Amino acid sequence: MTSQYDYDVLYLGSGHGTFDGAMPLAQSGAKVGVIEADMIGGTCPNYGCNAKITLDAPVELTRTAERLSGIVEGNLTINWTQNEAHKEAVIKGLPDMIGGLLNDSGIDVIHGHGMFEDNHTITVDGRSITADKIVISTGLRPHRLDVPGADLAHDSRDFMDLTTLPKKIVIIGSGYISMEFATIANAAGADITVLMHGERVLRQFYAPYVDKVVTDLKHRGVKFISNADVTAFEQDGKQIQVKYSGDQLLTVDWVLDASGRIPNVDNIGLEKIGLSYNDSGISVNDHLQTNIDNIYASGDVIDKTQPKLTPTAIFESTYLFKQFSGQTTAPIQYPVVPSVVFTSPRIAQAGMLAQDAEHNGYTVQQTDLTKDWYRQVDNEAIADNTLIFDQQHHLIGVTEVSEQAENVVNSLLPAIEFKFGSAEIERLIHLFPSIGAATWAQL
Ligand SMILES: Cc1cc2nc3c(=O)[nH]c(=O)nc-3n(C[C@H](O)[C@H](O)[C@H](O)COP(=O)(O)OP(=O)(O)OC[C@H]3O[C@@H](n4cnc5c(N)ncnc54)[C@H](O)[C@@H]3O)c2cc1C
Ligand SMILES: NC(=O)c1ccc[n+]([C@@H]2O[C@H](COP(=O)([O-])OP(=O)(O)OC[C@H]3O[C@@H](n4cnc5c(N)ncnc54)[C@H](O)[C@@H]3O)[C@@H](O)[C@H]2O)c1
Repeated sequence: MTSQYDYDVLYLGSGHGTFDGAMPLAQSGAKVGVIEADMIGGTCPNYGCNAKITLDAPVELTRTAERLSGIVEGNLTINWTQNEAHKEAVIKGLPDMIGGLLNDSGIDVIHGHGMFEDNHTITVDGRSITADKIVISTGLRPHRLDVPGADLAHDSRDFMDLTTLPKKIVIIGSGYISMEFATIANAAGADITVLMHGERVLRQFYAPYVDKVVTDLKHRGVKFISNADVTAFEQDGKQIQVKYSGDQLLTVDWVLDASGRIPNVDNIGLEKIGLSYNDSGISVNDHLQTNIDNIYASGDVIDKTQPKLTPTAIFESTYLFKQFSGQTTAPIQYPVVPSVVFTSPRIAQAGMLAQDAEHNGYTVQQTDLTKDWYRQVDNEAIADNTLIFDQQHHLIGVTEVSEQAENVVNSLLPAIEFKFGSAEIERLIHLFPSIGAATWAQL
């Protein structure tokens, strides 16, 4: 690489779109810098996946106890303040840990907001830093409703920092964050109303399975109002009035605006250098290269069809490492990318979606898993899956709603990605009894 610049590769943002690839790149001898305006490690460890799944752990426990009620005696409740404190304890060391790994790899971490000066220069607090190649991995930030009183609403990060759980919460939107946080807050005792933008909850997931989760949440007291067009928020003493759909009014203690997340493409000087982007993010070619030759993008900030998730960001930053270190010149080839919504039960999917299969002449195998003895061990009440096979009986898609849907889908990924036939499947011995054994017996 070159010595004309301060760095061979400079990353803007320090999330998974950066660090999983930046570390091996630095270890391979490249001079690497990482600029971060906020917390090292970005969204996932600090105010995304890791924080959320920690808050969810007691929800799972209470659900299991509920299913085994009569065998497990006593009424389990979630102490929110302790739950939040536990989440803090579990994740608070992550930025230092990731920062330490970056430093140990020989990477310079530069704190501050980065802005492009020219194609090879980023300015941080008046200091110009130059690089041969630059990777933009600035991620997403919460979309905020543009209505009067919008400042009275909060985002997912604020929710995860609540030390006391408000009694009455309204959640705007019905996507991933809305459903996961409705599940957690409802289980911890809050009164939840979901104001839906349209008619559908979790549009990316198979509607019949989503309906099962929504019906269950309704039984637990969560209210869903469809086609609720929020027009304003107003302070009403200690409470907030939410105006929607003309003259409809809701009075609540706390508002979670979960109306989506938007790419961090503004205020970083992209216009100045003529770098192409749109409302969905930065446009890249099949080498993750932008319209400016030496500038690449990675992670959620990319305008892409793949789900904007941590494993995708890891795959992209690792691909860029291989490209920059000369290990590959090939275009990026995404493997099957699974996704899961951590409701209780979960909905997970990978490969061909159940909603797309019927139109394509594939074999669609739908199973009511509540009839499976293994799922009866802890009285699973909602457990279904759809397996999709091609003409050669290779598994090409799976969608499942169940308590262990994420583990089922994880377990089946090799079968989909490597097109396992009966010869490979028969060679596998699974631990018994286990979800893997129960799952693979379905193939
Ligand atoms: C509440 C929530 C829960 C989630 N749960 C899951 C989950 O369970 N599973 C999953 O796979 N995914 C989940 N995600 C998504 C996951 O967090 C993202 O896909 C992942 O973090 C993307 O990584 P990234 O590096 O592209 O972006 P980020 O992690 O967002 O990192 C971008 C970084 O860039 C920094 N930055 C931005 N602009 C600048 C600038 N100008 N100068 C310097 N730094 C800058 C930001 O401060 C940030 O640290 C969740 C997201 C949220 C919000
Ligand atoms: N389990 C996971 O992997 C996980 C969990 C949380 C978040 N995430 C990531 O974070 C991203 C963002 O999650 P999210 O829930 O914010 O987004 P989302 O896209 O899943 O949901 C946004 C919701 O807001 C609604 N909406 C859009 N515009 C609106 C408006 N003007 N008024 C009211 N509602 C409106 C949409 O109809 C939708 O229901 C996800 O796409 C995903 O990439 C992943």
